[in-house]
Amino acid sequence: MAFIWKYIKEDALFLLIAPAFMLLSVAADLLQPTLMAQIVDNGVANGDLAYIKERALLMLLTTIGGLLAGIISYYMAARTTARAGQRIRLSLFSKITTFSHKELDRFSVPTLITRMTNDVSHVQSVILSIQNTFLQVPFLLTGGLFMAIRLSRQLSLIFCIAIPVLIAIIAIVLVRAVKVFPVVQEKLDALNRIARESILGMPIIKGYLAEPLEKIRFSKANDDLYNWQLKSALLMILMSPFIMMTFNFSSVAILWVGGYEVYAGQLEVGKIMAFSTYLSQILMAVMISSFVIYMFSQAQASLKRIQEVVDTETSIQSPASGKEAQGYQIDFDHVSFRYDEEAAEDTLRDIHLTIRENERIGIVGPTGSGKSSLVGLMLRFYDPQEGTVSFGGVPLPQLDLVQLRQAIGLVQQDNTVLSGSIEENLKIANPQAGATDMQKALDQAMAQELYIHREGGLSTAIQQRGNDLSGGQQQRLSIARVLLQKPRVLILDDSTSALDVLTEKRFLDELDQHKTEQSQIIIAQRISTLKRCDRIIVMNRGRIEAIGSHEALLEESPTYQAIALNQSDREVTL
Ligand SMILES: Nc1ncnc2c1ncn2[C@@H]1O[C@H](COP(=O)(O)OP(=O)(O)OP(=O)(O)O)[C@@H](O)[C@H]1O
Repeated sequence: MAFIWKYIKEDALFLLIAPAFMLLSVAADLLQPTLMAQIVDNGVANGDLAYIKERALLMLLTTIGGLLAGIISYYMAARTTARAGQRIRLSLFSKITTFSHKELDRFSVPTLITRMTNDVSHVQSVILSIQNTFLQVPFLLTGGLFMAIRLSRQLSLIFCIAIPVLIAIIAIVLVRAVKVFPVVQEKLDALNRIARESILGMPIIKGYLAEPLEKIRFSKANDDLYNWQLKSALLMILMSPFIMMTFNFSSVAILWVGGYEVYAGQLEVGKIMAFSTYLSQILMAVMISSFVIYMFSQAQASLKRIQEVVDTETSIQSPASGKEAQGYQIDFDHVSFRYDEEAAEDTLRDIHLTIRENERIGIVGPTGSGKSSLVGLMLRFYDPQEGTVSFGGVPLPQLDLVQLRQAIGLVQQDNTVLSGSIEENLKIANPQAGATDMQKALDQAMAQELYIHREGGLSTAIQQRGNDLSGGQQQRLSIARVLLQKPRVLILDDSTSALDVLTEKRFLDELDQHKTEQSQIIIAQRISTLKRCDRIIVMNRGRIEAIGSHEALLEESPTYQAIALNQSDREVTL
């Protein structure tokens, strides 16, 4: 509750107004049976038409008053609930933006999305029903019991049995429900994960005619979710008939005992009618509370999942007062790294390396050999378990993260193009960039066609994930973006692979012009690209197998020889 309070305390005034009006609405409801009993017992029994009219008018006015109070109360509650949802989602999103790759790996994207949407909805339902209905319960219960006891003490003894029976039913169901709800949310995460993978990978799935297999994978997760949702719904479904049964038995008991009392002349018929209405109001209050408690245990699971994200501190923190980097040389001092602390093998093993300022370094190696992981450590996406990575002579944990990430520009393998315009995509790297800067960056990245001959120019819209651009266009747009950042160290992680050889050559010629003021690290498989590097690092199974120039490696490194040999018959002399 303390956690929810954080998100609703700003609406404290509305939190007071909503129950106040709800109290008025409940009072109107509670008055109705007594007015009705008075009409029957005093008005109808004595044939007093004026009395009946006066009471009926009072009933009408209390009904209208109750209705208006109810509407105001519901509006206030809905407003507070919507605001709470808005704040929780923002707080989750803000926290996620601080996460390092480690936390993103740990939670994974689908569960973060479920937590931001479905789990927040569960919490909102509870906030709404607490204000709207749950707070009615004490008023309805105490008010109903008070009015009922006033009508007949003897009949009220029925509540001594009915209420404990109802509480027992609700307790049994809730104990079970608390175990089921977290599993339902996990199953929903799993389904989201598969749906996301399948939809994003649809071109590949279609290409391999794998739709039936994907359908089976999706159906399995879908069935699993269905089974658990059914289990959770069954609990509620089972609870309702038992509550109704208790209600019906109580009604019969009232009519039976009440009938004897009327027969003995100790009770009027109108009072029995009123008592029955109070009984339904009291039992309704118990039912409402059971429903809200049921929802609460569901929301409890969601709340835990939300709180887990909000309370997670990122493992990569910028120091409070970071040291100033002296230049932009990068040093790896006997660095070993693994993604999973428990993993048997290191992803990178004993990396000892210096990348001097203005060097152009090529990195090559078999797939999965650790090339991307190596550059990921330079940007401090992760901290290594052993050894130190330094930038400008400062170990990365002592360096301001903003300074580090402004100084290093990375274009990754999977180009991240966002929906919006070309301009919006470019400005992510440099919000101050003008049209001329952007055009120049696009020209340098050989991506002129993205704005020239296009009606919208730089404002041309791009679809979600750059779906209306070819792979090569996406790569060049990503390269143009990083060029706008004007980084001291430019890292291209296999990001020229979708360019044709000629375009790549022209792009590398462009890069040559910055060689005096920028280090360039190029992960590539093409020998024609690697040849143009001052030194080439050959990675194999997480280790640096060899470092040297193209010519030296052709002499010394069997892995490099194999890569070169494999390409020699396809290589164009450029
Ligand atoms: N986020 C991650 N969590 C866990 N393991 C990872 C993660 N990223 C990469 N790995 C693993 O680390 C190893 C090295 O991966 P990395 O991407 O660095 O290789 P690479 O040489 O760049 O491969 P490729 O040429 O295919 O891109 C692989 O076994 C990979 O499965």
